[in-house]
Amino acid sequence: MALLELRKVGARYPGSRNLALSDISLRLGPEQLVVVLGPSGSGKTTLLNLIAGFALPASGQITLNGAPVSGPGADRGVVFQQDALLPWQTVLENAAFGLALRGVPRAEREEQARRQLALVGLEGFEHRNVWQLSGGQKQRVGIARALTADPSILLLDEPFGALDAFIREQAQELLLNVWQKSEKPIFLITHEIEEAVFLATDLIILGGAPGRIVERLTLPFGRRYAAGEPVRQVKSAPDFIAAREHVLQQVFQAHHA
Ligand SMILES: Nc1ncnc2c1ncn2[C@@H]1O[C@H](COP(=O)(O)OP(=O)(O)OP(=O)(O)O)[C@@H](O)[C@H]1O
Repeated sequence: MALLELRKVGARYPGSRNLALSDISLRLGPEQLVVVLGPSGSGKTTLLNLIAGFALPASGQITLNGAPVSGPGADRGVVFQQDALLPWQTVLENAAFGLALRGVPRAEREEQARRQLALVGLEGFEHRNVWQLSGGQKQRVGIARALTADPSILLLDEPFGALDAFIREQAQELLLNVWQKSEKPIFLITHEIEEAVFLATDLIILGGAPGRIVERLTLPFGRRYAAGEPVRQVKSAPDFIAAREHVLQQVFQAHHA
C-alpha cells in the first residue's frame, strides 16, 4: 500500500502563466526512500511544498493514507535546508517544539524528544544551546524534531546542502540509519548526484520546464549500506559508479530539456 500517492499533479504559482510542474505521478510506500533529483528550477522544492501542503496543486491529486492533502499536517515531518531551529531554545526544547505546539505535557514531550535525539546521535547534547552546534548537528536536531511528532513520512528539502563533503557523507549515513530504525518512509530532494544514487531506493529525475519526470530508477545502494556494507565500499563499487554516471548523463540531458 502506498502511503503517499501523487496522481498527475501539476503546479502553477499565483500570477504565473507557466506551469512549474506537469503530470507528476509517484507513490511512496513503507520501506521506501524516494529521492527527487533535478537541475535548478526543475521544480523540486515546488513538489515538496505540495506534498507538505504549503501549496495546493493546480491539477491532479495528492493523498496521504488515502486522504487528500489539503494543507500542512503533523502526519508529514519536514526538514529544511537551512535549519529552522529556534536559536533561543535548547536542543531538547527545539526537538520537542512540535509537541509543545500541540499541548503535549512537558515530561511526555521531553521523553519523546530525548528518544529521537538519541536516534540521531545527540545524546548528551540536550541542554546545549543551538548556537553551540555545528551545521551537521543542527540538521540532526531538525531530523529529531521532525521525528518527535511521529509523522507518517519524512520530507527533506536539500537537508545536507550546506555541509562540507566529509560531514555530508556522515549525514547521509545517519539518514539511512534513521530511515532503517524509525521505519519511516522518506521523501528527499537534492541536486547532488552521488547523494541521490547512494540514498535512493527509488530515484526520480526531474527536468524541463515545466518540470516533469524524465526517468525513474530503482536502486539498491542505500539498502546495501543499511544491511552493513561500508559506505566507501558501496560508493566505489563498479555498479555504483555505473549508476552514478548514468544518472549524471540523464541530469545533463534534463538540463537541456
Ligand atoms: N514563489 C514563486 N513564484 C513564482 N514562481 C516560482 C516561485 N517559486 C518557484 N518558482 C518557479 O517554479 C519553477 C520551479 O522552482 P523550484 O524552486 O521548485 O525548483 P528547484 O528544482 O527546487 O530549484 P533549486 O534547485 O534551484 O532550488 C522555477 O521556474 C521557478 O522560477
